[in-house]
Amino acid sequence: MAPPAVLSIAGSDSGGGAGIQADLKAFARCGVHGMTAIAALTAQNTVGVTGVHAVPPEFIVEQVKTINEDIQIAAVKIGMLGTAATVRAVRTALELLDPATPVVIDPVMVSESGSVLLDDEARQAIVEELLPLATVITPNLPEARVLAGGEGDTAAWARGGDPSRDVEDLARALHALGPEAVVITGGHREEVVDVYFDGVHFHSLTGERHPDGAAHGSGCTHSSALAAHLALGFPPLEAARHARAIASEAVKHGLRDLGRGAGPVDALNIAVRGLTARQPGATTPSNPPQRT
Ligand SMILES: Nc1ncnc2c1ncn2[C@@H]1O[C@H](COP(=O)(O)OP(=O)(O)O)[C@@H](O)[C@H]1O
Ligand SMILES: Cc1ncc(COP(=O)(O)OP(=O)(O)O)c(N)n1
Repeated sequence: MAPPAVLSIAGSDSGGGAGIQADLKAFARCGVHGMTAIAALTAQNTVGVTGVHAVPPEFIVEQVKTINEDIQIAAVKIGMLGTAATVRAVRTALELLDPATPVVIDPVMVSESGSVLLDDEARQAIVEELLPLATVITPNLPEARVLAGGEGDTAAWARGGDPSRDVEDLARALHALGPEAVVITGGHREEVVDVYFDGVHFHSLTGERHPDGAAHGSGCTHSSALAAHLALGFPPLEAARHARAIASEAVKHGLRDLGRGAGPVDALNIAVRGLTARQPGATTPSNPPQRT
């Protein structure tokens, strides 16, 4: 039987650390088939983003429509969108799908290297057009502050939102925008605790911090792993626990020496597989490297 097929609607990171590239690795890690509708192209490496190209809105819809005509989409992850026109195209595309399809939205705003990946109008469009359709949204702490901060607050965005609001207050404000559940991810806090809120109960999803890992792409990995686990039939809270654990492992195994800047996560532990492959006699097609 074919594994569940999960669709990422997101941006491409040419450096392979975040975006669509991280999403496909996370899907493979979770044992689901990954599919993509590319919503934006970035020229990006570990140091920064030098250029962004939007994809024509009608071609975003066409990618999703074509997949949906042939393959059952078991869950959708939405990442970097960039512009309001892209957000509206994604809304149109979602309306083509079975309304029961779980949708995870990672409201990507800024890369780890500090580049802005979402304009003001697009942020407002995400709030109005997409958050009400979400099963789970997965902002990091600065994204949560900005989304909860309301309309047109560019200054707050530049500072990463209002730092005086506590995480539970933010989660309540975001839940009121329409998603079924909110996970505020913890990579930007001293203790890496993801806070889950379903409108009634709060849950702290705890685990080890890996200070010596590499975290570029951790948010993409997390939201994709969450979507994959929804596709596999896990309830949202359990899916969020698995996603936190998988993102954390990916940070731990991160490729911190890959470039000059923030190294990418490694959800597949590729570095270790490569080392195993270089040991004499260790790798043949019938003797694949083992993950440690
Ligand atoms: N240093 C770290 N150690 C362990 N887990 C981490 C670390 N940094 C991030 N994570 C995990 O990765 C996921 C993404 O978190 P975060 O860094 O907040 O997102 P983003 O990449 O969008 O800023 C979360 O589940 C978080 O707990
Ligand atoms: C194309 C693209 N999409 C998303 C990001 C941001 O990735 P994310 O995992 O949310 O955040 P960082 O871990 O990179 O901070 C990106 N850089 N590019």
